Amino acid sequence: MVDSFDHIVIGGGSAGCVAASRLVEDGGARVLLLEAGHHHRHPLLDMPPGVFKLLKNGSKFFKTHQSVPQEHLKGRRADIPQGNVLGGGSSVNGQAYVRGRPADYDEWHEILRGNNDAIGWDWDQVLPHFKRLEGNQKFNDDLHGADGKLVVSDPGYIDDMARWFVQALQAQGEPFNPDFNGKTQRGAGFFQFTYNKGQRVSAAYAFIEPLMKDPRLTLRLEAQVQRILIENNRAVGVVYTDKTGTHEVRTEGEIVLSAGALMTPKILMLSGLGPADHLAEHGIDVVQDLPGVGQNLKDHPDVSVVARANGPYGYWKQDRGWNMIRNGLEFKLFGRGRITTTGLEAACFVNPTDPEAPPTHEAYCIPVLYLDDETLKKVGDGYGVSIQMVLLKPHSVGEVRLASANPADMPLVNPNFLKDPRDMEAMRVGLRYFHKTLQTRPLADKVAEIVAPLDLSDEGLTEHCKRMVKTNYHPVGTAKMGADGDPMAVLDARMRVRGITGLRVCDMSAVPEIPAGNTNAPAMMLGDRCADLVMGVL
Ligand SMILES: Cc1cc2nc3c(=O)[nH]c(=O)nc-3n(C[C@H](O)[C@H](O)[C@H](O)COP(=O)(O)OP(=O)(O)OC[C@H]3O[C@@H](n4cnc5c(N)ncnc54)[C@H](O)[C@@H]3O)c2cc1C
Repeated sequence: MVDSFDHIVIGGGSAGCVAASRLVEDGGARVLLLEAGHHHRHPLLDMPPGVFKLLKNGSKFFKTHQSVPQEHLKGRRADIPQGNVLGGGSSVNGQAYVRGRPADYDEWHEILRGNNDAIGWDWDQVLPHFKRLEGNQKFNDDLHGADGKLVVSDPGYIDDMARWFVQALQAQGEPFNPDFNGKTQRGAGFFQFTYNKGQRVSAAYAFIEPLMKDPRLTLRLEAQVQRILIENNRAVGVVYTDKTGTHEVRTEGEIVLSAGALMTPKILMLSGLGPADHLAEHGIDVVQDLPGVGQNLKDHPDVSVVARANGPYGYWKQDRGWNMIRNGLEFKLFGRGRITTTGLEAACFVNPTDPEAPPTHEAYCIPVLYLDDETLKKVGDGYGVSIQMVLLKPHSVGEVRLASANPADMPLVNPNFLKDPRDMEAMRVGLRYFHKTLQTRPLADKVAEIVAPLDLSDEGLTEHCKRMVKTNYHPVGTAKMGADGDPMAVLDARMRVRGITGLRVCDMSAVPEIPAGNTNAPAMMLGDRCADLVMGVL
């Protein structure tokens, strides 16, 4: 076994797996990848809908953060599950392949202007990285790659409810969009997914599995990094624990921190890199005062409009009894059917107040009654359809703080959902819009009654949001890249921790602003760029 390493990657998630694999394959480096979670091979992770069973029932493959009480959600704590498995979020997510829109990256570029040796982050600079990773089964053009390891494909099955949803939005005036990663984001259509013939394509499967026997990659699972060792302002190693005890490992190369937007700031702070006053509260010696660590947390809030169906449509009971056996057999024998889809085939990106302006809301069609257990008990389970609506550019900003100096303690996460009144207003606007979708044919013909929200007054919708808003699982921004002169910038534009050599952050903590879309593909793009930066080719 290799016992000295050129580089150490902390966290084998969406970004970390890409970075580690490219450093090995293209850089020829000996890399140690330390992942706190478990092995990624499990039947319920592999099959697209399986993960929802794990999410509902709890599983070792998730580490669930309970936020601090949310002031604007009636003091509720919001559960924020994150992947606790090789592949990170990409091993447990809904697999929708969405990059956001070019303006997201142009916005980053503007924010990052002013660094001396800045690299560009605008769309033209990031697109080649998306394309290099992408193995699209349908598109091969200026905007898509077909040869990458990340297989991206159409849903293997589309439920009728999903088609009716798309048609209802078209009747509401939205264009059909054949590709949300194409020329325009606007419209209704069907997602593409990171799966291949009913088999999840996570960062673990796509990028790490092919290297499992490569002696240059050393993978340690269930290895919990506690802190980074810094000597004379240089990152020189890490301390981690596993079943056998506590270990110290050193490198003369670089350390790439990819523990995700909620854990990366914790590891930075435990290493003495963070807001000096907060570190002092916990008796941690300050190595570098970085007030931005843990700040700037953004996440996409979501909430649903829910209706009961007037017939046996959608996915209710498809995972039980005879249905389950039939679906399982169809998948095993012919490789098709409901098991080849996550169940969220249809989606839309819309701007309810100004259809021609950039979309403000993304929504998924979920062909079941998607409600919390308590409400479901009240209204009674059955066939249904839910439109889960996501605010693409929330204004509310939260933070991640340390609960203590003990690495075993979870950090305190405060997403501050709906703190900014503009977010609450956008939620109300969206809820009214999608309420109408459910009353628009052909969807309207299949709806027996809308069960939530019922009161469309400002007060009624505010109440609905306070009870129901949750994370769409996209926390970002807690160790942001920023321009020289921004006191809250944790990283420079080359993803280097300011004031420290040999240490980069490579995950969704690094982004200065939340993208207007799902975050798995952007995380992988960051991994690809970070590898180029470490190798000195960018
Ligand atoms: C339930 C769910 C559904 C989602 N659905 C979608 C979707 O459909 N489409 C989409 O685009 N995005 C989706 N996302 C979001 C997307 O998957 C994430 O934004 C993305 O995976 C984040 O990548 P990352 O590299 O920043 O962090 P992660 O992938 O979270 O990687 C961080 C890794 O670091 C490890 N780690 C943490 N602490 C330590 C430590 N101390 N030591 C060592 N390792 C550590 C973790 O175990 C994890 O593997 C979803 C996320 C979730 C949770």
